[in-house]
Amino acid sequence: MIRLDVPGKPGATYKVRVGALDSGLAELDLPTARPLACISDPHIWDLHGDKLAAIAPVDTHLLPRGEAGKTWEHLQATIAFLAARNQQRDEPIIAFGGGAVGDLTGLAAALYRRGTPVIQVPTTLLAQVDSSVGGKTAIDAEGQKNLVGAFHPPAAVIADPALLATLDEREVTAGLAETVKYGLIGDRKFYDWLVSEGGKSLRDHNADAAARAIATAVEAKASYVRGDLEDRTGRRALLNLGHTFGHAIESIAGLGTVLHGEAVAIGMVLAARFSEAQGHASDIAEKVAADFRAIGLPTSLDDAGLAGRGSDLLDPMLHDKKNERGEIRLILLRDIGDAFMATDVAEAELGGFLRSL
Ligand SMILES: NC(=O)c1ccc[n+]([C@@H]2O[C@H](COP(=O)([O-])OP(=O)(O)OC[C@H]3O[C@@H](n4cnc5c(N)ncnc54)[C@H](O)[C@@H]3O)[C@@H](O)[C@H]2O)c1
Ligand SMILES: O=C(O)C(=O)C[C@@H](O)[C@H](O)[C@H](O)COP(=O)(O)O
Ligand SMILES: [Zn+2]
Repeated sequence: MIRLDVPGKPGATYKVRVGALDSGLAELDLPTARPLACISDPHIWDLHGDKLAAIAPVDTHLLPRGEAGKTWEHLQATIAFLAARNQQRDEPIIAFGGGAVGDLTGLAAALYRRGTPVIQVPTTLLAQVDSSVGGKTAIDAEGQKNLVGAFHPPAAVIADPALLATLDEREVTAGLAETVKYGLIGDRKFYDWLVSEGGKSLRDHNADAAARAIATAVEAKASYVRGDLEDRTGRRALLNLGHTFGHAIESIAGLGTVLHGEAVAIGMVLAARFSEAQGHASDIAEKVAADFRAIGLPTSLDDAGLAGRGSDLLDPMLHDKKNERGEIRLILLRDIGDAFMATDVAEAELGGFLRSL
């Protein structure tokens, strides 16, 4: 079992445990008076629900799979489920699934009775390396990714790499993108490992490689979140590398069509290319694209079925949450392992770059 304590609400930390589900849950002081509320999706519940139910009795509400669950309608249905069982304010809700289940459940938990604990039990690589930790919760609205949300750190995170054995290749790819993001932002050694042997091991469902990747990513995420839980100072914003382009890709394709991780992979390559175009970096974009291709990640709009649609990205990019006072802000790279926030990016230059794609 890998044990990490991650900064949560001011002055508090929560447990992140990477290891067997039963041992991880045994480290939490779960109430036993009645079954716990659990939010999941039908696929993950069919595959692994019995394992959770054998450890902790649960009363489960199912969301549709993937991005389709991150809507007002399902937020309302989830809150109706909690209200109907008279969920108490101190009773934890279990989010059992990928990032979509985690984001929706986290938001429902933040709102229900003004805040109730959520235990994240992530079941995808993406959710284990990234979304279950850090307390960002959201639904999509008005066609925009994560438009409505709250910061609500989990009460605990239990990530069991054994659950990843049933993930299909496309979902592993999406998770690999958010994993390699940590290397590109600030850890060259992790990047080199992932694009050489690590990425292939993760694709082969190697549990030791998964545990190493999850622990490294979670430690890195904790270091960006520490002191900037609500994404205000620019430190945490580095975790958004590839996301301004990526969220725009998800939006123009139709939310749920291109997976978040796929869009972020392409977004990171575009961020590397734009970093060069802006004179911040040299000779990284082709290397990043080649490294990504070698581990099966998409690298271009063409790969997402969006060839020739570069200019369409500008409008959604102008709606990104990082933009302030009318200024466009992007996470760019000086080098592999050296990300920074570029402020006051000229719209005309960004537009020209997008048109050239
Ligand atoms: N809050 C954050 O910090 C944060 C970070 C990154 C991503 N996100 C969000 O997370 C979402 C993407 O998450 P995701 O990639 O986990 O996708 P997802 O939650 O949509 O799940 C992907 C699919 O995998 C299936 N699945 C889940 N676990 C499985 C398993 N063990 N075996 C087989 N199939 C399984 C699900 O049924 C689903 O169809 C996006 O909405 C993204 O915006 C949030
Ligand atoms: O935790 C963070 O901070 C991140 O930016 C992690 C991202 O991987 C994640 O996709 C996040 O939900 C994006 O947030 P947003 O603020 O751009 O909606
Ligand atoms: Zn992301």
